[in-house]
Amino acid sequence: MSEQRSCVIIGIAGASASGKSLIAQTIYNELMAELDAAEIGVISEDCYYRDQGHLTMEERIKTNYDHPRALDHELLAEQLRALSRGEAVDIPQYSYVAHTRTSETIHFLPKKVIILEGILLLTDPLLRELMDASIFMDTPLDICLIRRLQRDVEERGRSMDSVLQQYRDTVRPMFLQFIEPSKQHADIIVPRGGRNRIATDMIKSRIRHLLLD
Ligand SMILES: Nc1ncnc2c1ncn2[C@@H]1O[C@H](COP(=O)(O)OP(=O)(O)O)[C@@H](O)[C@H]1O
Ligand SMILES: O=c1ccn([C@@H]2O[C@H](COP(=O)(O)O)[C@@H](O)[C@H]2O)c(=O)[nH]1
Repeated sequence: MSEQRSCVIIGIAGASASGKSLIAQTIYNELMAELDAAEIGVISEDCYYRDQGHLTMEERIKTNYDHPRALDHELLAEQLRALSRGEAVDIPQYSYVAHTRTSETIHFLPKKVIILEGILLLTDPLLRELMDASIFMDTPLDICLIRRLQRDVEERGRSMDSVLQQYRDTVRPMFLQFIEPSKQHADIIVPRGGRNRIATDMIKSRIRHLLLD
């Protein structure tokens, strides 16, 4: 039997650079205008990459970041349950440059609406159980690769060669093995990426409806 929930949790999954953060941020910004700003928040699955402080940089670079074992989904599920019970949590912070957690955490207060976004969220039954609605961003992989290449070089301190090698070695194979099949668990499949206006409005309507339940 599932626990009683005091907040609405929406899960957004899909390939890396498929537009998960963009749509999550858009929904957040637009609903913030209706709800109190303190009543809605976004949590990224990336915060739950495992700490790799005990590994050398050479070893960290070899980690497969697109396999479910790279993420501490147990901690994520535990923190979501705590938030649902009305308790605050300390969310770990992750550095894509150092490939490990930072020493900081973010103190996150309970909200009425939590938008959760991340590549592997729908692969995990523990997490699916906690979601009130699930979304899969179905952006073509070639578009995702172009966007990831640009973003990782500009924002995540990466070289073009390292992004392309990682894409061939792990990102694409893990997408095909884990992420793409997890689409079957989504309630809504969003084509074309983070600027799909009709999909964004539908998700907002669903959230409003869930808030009235
Ligand atoms: N529909 C779109 N058109 C143009 N650029 C986009 C679109 N969706 C996302 N982007 C850009 O692509 C990059 C990856 O998007 P992001 O939302 O961060 O993906 P994800 O969170 O799925 O990894 C970002 O730089 C973002 O601004
Ligand atoms: O140290 C790291 C941690 C993660 N990654 C890559 O990040 C993406 C997931 O983040 P998105 O924001 O959804 O793109 C995943 O594909 C990992 O490969 C990394 O490169 N290094």
